[in-house]
Parts: sequence; structure tokens; C-alpha cells
Amino acid sequence: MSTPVLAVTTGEPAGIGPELVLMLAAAPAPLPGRVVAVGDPDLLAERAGRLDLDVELRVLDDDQEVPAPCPGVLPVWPVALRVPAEPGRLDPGNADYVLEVLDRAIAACREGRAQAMVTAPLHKGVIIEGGHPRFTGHTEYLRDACGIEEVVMMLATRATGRELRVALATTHLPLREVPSAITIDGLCRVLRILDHDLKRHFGVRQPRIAVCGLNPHAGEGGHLGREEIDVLVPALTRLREEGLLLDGPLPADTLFTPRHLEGADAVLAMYHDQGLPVLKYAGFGRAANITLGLPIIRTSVDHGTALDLAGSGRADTGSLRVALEMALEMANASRLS
Ligand SMILES: NC(=O)C1=CN([C@@H]2O[C@H](COP(=O)(O)OP(=O)(O)OC[C@H]3O[C@@H](n4cnc5c(N)ncnc54)[C@H](O)[C@@H]3O)[C@@H](O)[C@H]2O)C=CC1
Ligand SMILES: NCC(=O)COP(=O)(O)O
Repeated sequence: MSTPVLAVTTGEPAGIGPELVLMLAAAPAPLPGRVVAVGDPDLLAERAGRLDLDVELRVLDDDQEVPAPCPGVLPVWPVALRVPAEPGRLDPGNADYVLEVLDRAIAACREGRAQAMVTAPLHKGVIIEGGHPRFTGHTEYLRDACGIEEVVMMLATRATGRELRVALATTHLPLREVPSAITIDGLCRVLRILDHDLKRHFGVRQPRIAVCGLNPHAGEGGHLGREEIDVLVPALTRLREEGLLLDGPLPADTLFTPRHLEGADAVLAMYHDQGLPVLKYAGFGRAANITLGLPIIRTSVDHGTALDLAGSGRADTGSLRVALEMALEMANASRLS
């Protein structure tokens, strides 16, 4: 069985993505899997020169085989920048470049030329300003590109001993829109995807999922909000009848304590900033973001574009390495199943 090909999108050209990929390629430890970077080769050459990284870029056509990992060598599927890129300076003129990079990696996964895609960070705001007002992130872009109704964002870290996995019922939307975005049917879809993909990708035979309430104290019996009574409990009751193992809805501040986390294979948080601060506190730089429910495998870093560090070579490559390792494990597992 040949080593899986991992297509790594280099992300926002003014951010740290390009240099993180180069730093890993220059490191003595071989990259996990047959990695091919997707991005502008001249940009990568410029960043390598700026940081004095000794990396040989090998530009490949789509039909050329991606070589086995070799320290100091980085295969590249080329996509041309639209306008020159300066570290730390966003330019909406490159929004279409960032999206073309993503499209190339998605196509490669769907056509079987890559077995997974791993994304370096992009900047959501500059893509919106570059003419894509509905863009909210990779997760939703991948959902739409793959023509499916629902995907689930989950971040995972092994920094905590037992793997901590936090999935989200809602992703990138203003806080005031969260309560109405949580519906019985939507929650059921999210939890079914989470249950299914914990089995498919992570080898958990009968996942136990702990579900956060939305309101303080999970609504305090309806006195601090009714979403638990009207939406969460009916959704969980329906899914328990289907055989899913679910705890909750539990107050989020209680759920994220060691005793409750010990028994859970994953936590479902109701919104972005309910779940991700806990995960990042536990394992920032050693976590990966995984999109569940897709027909392809996608992992990503746990951080953003870090414009303040771009071009300095001081950004930490830890999360990108974890994202690559997880993508490789998932690609290998899916070939065995
Ligand atoms: N996967 C993705 O594409 C993601 C993209 N973003 C986007 O990134 C942009 C900037 O977001 P921020 O909230 O400022 O978060 P950020 O993660 O870019 O930066 C937050 C802080 O963490 C530091 N940091 C980030 N990555 C680091 C690394 N690898 N090594 C050392 N320090 C690091 C930064 O220097 C900064 O101080 C936004 O547009 C956001 O949407 C954010 C998260 C994930
Ligand atoms: N906070 C996570 C994040 O913003 C990543 O989003 P996505 O681009 O992976 O959808």
C-alpha cells in the first residue's frame, strides 16, 4: 500500500501558513505522509530565502507522482498569486488565490490524487473583503464544495493524556444568532455525524458524547433559558432511542471538569467560544481541527494567520505537524476499513 498523499494548502499568503510548511519541510524529521504543498512557488521561494530555510521546491503537474518524504524537499502544486504578498499585510486582491488553492486541494481529494487535505490558516475577513461576502471559513466552504447539508467542526488534542475532542453544534456566526440556529433536527444531524465519524475515523466502537447545555446551569430548570427543555432534551431523547450514548445536556462549566471528561469520547459544545477556549487552554499548538461529515478527509491547524509573526520564523509548527499526523492516521484508517 503506498503512503497517502496529503495536500497542504498554504493559506493566507500574508500569514504564517507558507513559512510553517517550509519550516516543517526543512526540518530533519521527515514529513508525515507524501506531502505536497498547494500554493505559489515564487512566494514559497521568497519566504524560504527570507528565513534562510534550505528547501528545494519541486513543482509538479497534477499527473506527476508525489515523491516519498525527504527532508529538505517540498513538492508543490502551483497556484499563482494574484498580487504580490508581503508578510503581515493583508490584501483582498489575493482572496481568489486563497480560494483557488482550496479548490485545487479539494479536487485532488475528490479525484483520488490526494488522500487528505491539511489546511494552513486563511483570513476570513480579507476573503469577504475580496468579493466573497458569504465566506465564513474552511468548514462551511468545504461543506458547500462537497454539496452536503451539514458538517461538524471538531478540535482534538492529545496534550491532555486522554485525547480531548470538542465538537461544535454551531460554528462561525454571531453570538446573537446562536440560539435560533440550534434546532432539534439540526442537533440530531450534528450528533449523528459526530457519532458516525468517531467510529469511522477514530476507531471508537461505541462513542459516549457529553453534550453541553446552551444556558448557564443548563437553563436552571427553565429559569435561565428554555432551550434545554424545548430543544436539547427532545433531540437527545430522539437520539438515545436510536442507540446513541449521550450524557446531558450538562452545564458547560461542570462538563469541562476532569470527572466528566474522563468518561467522554467527545464533547459537543453549543457554540464556538463555549468549547474552543477550553480546548486551546489545554492544548494550543498541539491540537488539530477536523471537519467531520465530509466525503474527503480534512484536518487543519488550531490557530489563525498570526499576522504579527508572519515572516519572522518565530511561529510554532506544532499544530501543523499534529494536523498532518492526524490526517495521515485518518487516511490510513479509511483505507483499512
Ligand atoms: N484554520 C484557519 O484557517 C483559522 C483561521 N483563523 C483566522 O485567523 C485570523 C486571525 O485570528 P486571531 O484570532 O488573531 O488568531 P491567531 O491564532 O492568528 O492569533 C492569536 C495569537 O496566537 C499567536 N499564534 C497563532 N498561531 C501561532 C503559532 N503557530 N505559533 C505561535 N503563536 C501563534 C498569534 O501570534 C497571536 O498572538 C482570523 O481571520 C481568523 O478567522 C483563526 C483560526 C483558524
Ligand atoms: N476557530 C476555528 C476556526 O476559525 C477554523 O475555521 P475553519 O476555517 O477551519 O472553518
